[in-house]
Amino acid sequence: MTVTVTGLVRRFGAATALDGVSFALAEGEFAALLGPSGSGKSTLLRILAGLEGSEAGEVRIAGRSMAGVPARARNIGVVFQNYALFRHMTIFENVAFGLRVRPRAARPDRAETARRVRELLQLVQIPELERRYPDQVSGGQRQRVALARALAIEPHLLLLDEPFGALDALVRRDVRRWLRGLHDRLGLTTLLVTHDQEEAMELADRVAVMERGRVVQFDPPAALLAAPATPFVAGFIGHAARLEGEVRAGVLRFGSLPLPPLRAALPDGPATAFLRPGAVVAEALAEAPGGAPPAAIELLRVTAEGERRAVLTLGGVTLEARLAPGSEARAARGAPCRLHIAGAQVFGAGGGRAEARPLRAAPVL
Ligand SMILES: Nc1ncnc2c1ncn2[C@@H]1O[C@H](COP(=O)(O)OP(=O)(O)OP(=O)(O)O)[C@@H](O)[C@H]1O
Repeated sequence: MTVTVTGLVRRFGAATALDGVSFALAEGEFAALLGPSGSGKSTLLRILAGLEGSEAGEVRIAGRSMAGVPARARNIGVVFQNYALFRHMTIFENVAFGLRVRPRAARPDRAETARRVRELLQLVQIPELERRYPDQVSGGQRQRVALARALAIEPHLLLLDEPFGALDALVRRDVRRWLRGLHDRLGLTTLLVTHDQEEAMELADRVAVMERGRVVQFDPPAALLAAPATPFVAGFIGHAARLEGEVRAGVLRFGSLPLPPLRAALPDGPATAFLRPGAVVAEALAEAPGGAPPAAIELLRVTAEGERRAVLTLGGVTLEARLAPGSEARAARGAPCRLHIAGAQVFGAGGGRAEARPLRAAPVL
């Protein structure tokens, strides 16, 4: 089901929650909304679901304007974090509720309801839990019940607001893979709000980045990393460190910071560089090469993938670096190191963007 949003504006008193949001979802797409707290993600979802109105702009679903169409007539499956299950109802009754709220003409009879509920519980892989109550099942299972309830109306569009918020990391990974599979199997169009970048990048075909009530970039995850449209996106996505520098004759230098210069095709002037953790390499040295050490490892941390990373502070900015193979044995707290940069996203004062590269072919580290 296609979704087209044009110029959506929503104000709460003096605060502008949505400031002219426009974007379109293609049929069958899985998209994520990512943005800082208060950027308008939930408000946008609630307007799409028909739970809230807007001051200006238009929402079209499958080509049809949603102006004046109430929530229950939109045929949208909704799972919001605060849409808790009914605690006094069994899992079966919770899912059946999804069918009972359908418009009268589309409401199945008792036998058909029972058949559909069991089919949905099979679909979300918890058929054995139908007689239990919500607080007798795990958090992951509760999310599956909430999804089954949302899917009961046979929606083509699924709106999810932080649906995995309450789950621990491992269960979360499991449930989200399963959800992506379900989306593909049922041919749904899905829009997911999340705080978790990794989740958005793993699940979504495209990610819409929101900043202060606007969608500032809507691209596939790889494109967000490779070509962020604005400094905000560059800083927000991928945990990049932001450093100020100066471009002269196509070369970016970081003043007195112990970082190598980079080639950057930007006009002369101040520039802001964004360095991702994977793009900086720390080569631990046996001893500082004469005088003060160029940089020193503050601490070492191990990523979820088991990779050791060096953490340093340069000019008040915390930077994370991979360790150069061969120097790993020397890497320790306080060890001096030389820094290499594989590449960086750089924005010039005039708004231009360039991908900066090492001046010399860097040693392959
Ligand atoms: N009912 C409301 N009354 C007043 N202000 C509201 C209301 N709902 C949202 N806002 C404001 O609108 C802005 C956007 O809120 P929204 O909940 O959409 O952001 P969000 O991106 O979903 O945030 P979070 O990630 O924290 O959930 C915020 O400044 C918020 O304070």
